[in-house]
Amino acid sequence: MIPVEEALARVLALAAPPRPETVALEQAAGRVLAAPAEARLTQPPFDSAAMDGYALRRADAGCALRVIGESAAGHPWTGTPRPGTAIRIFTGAPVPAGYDCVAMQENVTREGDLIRIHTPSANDNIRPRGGDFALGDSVAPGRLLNAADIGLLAAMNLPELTVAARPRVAVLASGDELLRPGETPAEGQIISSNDLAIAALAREAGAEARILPIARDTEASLRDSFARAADADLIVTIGGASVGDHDLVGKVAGDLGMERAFYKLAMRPGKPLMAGKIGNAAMLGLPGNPVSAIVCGILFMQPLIRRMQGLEAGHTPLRARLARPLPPEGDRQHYLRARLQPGPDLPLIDPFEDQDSARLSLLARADALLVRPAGDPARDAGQIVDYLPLTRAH
Ligand SMILES: Nc1nc2c(c(=O)[nH]1)N[C@H]1C(S)=C(S)[C@@H](COP(=O)(O)OP(=O)(O)OC[C@H]3O[C@@H](n4cnc5c(N)ncnc54)[C@H](O)[C@@H]3O)O[C@H]1N2
Ligand code: MOO
Repeated sequence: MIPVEEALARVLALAAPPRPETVALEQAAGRVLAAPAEARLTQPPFDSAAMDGYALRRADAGCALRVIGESAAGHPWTGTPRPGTAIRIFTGAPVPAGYDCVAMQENVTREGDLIRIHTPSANDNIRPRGGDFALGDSVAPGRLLNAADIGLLAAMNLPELTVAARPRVAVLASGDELLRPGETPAEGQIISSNDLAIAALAREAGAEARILPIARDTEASLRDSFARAADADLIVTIGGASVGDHDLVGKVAGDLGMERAFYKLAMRPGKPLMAGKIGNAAMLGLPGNPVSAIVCGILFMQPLIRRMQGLEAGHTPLRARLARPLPPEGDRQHYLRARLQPGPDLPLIDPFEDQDSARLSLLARADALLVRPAGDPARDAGQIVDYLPLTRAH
């Protein structure tokens, strides 16, 4: 059994470099930029009014000024500037050359064509040309694009971007007991939940996930399923990873030429995790117990998918205080399903009494995984521990 950190390093080493593809800017939110994006213009492209009011020369601010023209957004004034004059101007309009400040209209009285500034302001209310960005400025690759990035890249006049292709993930559940949601289980059968949960986690991390038909517990069925996954960047199997007579995933993957990065790690839940490469695809063999599969999905599969897109990967633990005492830990790093509540300084973390790795209902109620290192001694309530937050849609 290797430690969790070593296992994660080996899993991340399976990531091939990101494959670049071009997408329309409108489709690029949530994607990872794969090449520098360079501004094709300067923003603002001209000195621009920040307020509705009058453009004037600061030196003239004490005098009555004659309004000799108008500059509106999209309709610049093209006349000749003269001392003692002002230009009616609106937010976003070019400030004509020869004028060096904009007085807000609330600070001005106007009679006919004559204005007077009754409340002088220190601010010139002009956004200088290039104040936001300049032609050739660039956004660096490796960035997960959010809504603000999309706005910036649109303003940079970039209708298309080079982003990392979404990793293609094939999710393969196996087990003679498994049916699809909606089917009626006979004696001894259950519904396959893991493949749906794992595909959801994969998509959350940016992958294009495909759920394969459930494989039976035979070598032929598993081989057939692996063949269907041939075009995937990552094959994620679920179940059949342990030591039972029907746990065939490792054997079949081995027969298909899998280069194993490791099998089994000092982690609870998730001990029988397997990782490696089959052909050009990375492979993760997740354990079948539903909580084990999801915890391994969060700790290993999601970071791998992020790394395949060129993102920094891994989890930074946060700190909380124990809400209850805990007994000494065993020889595996333990990820306990827990609830968080507000505390006086740090949040309080309360692990569930029952940590059965088959109980999805508890995982669904948890909002954190409390991380206890292997061999951690008994802990008192109030002691500081590490945890990983579990993401919530809301
Ligand atoms: N003698 C030992 N037995 C077990 C060990 C061990 O070290 N020695 N390890 C235990 C641990 S830890 C885990 S985790 C499980 C992992 O087992 P497998 O990966 O071989 O998974 P299965 O046996 O196929 O299934 C386990 C359990 O999960 C259910 N399952 C499987 N796939 C799905 C699915 N897609 N959706 C919902 N539920 C699923 C399956 O019905 C079983 O109940 O092994 C322990 N045993
Ligand atoms: O470690 Mo297994 O993954 O008990 O559930």
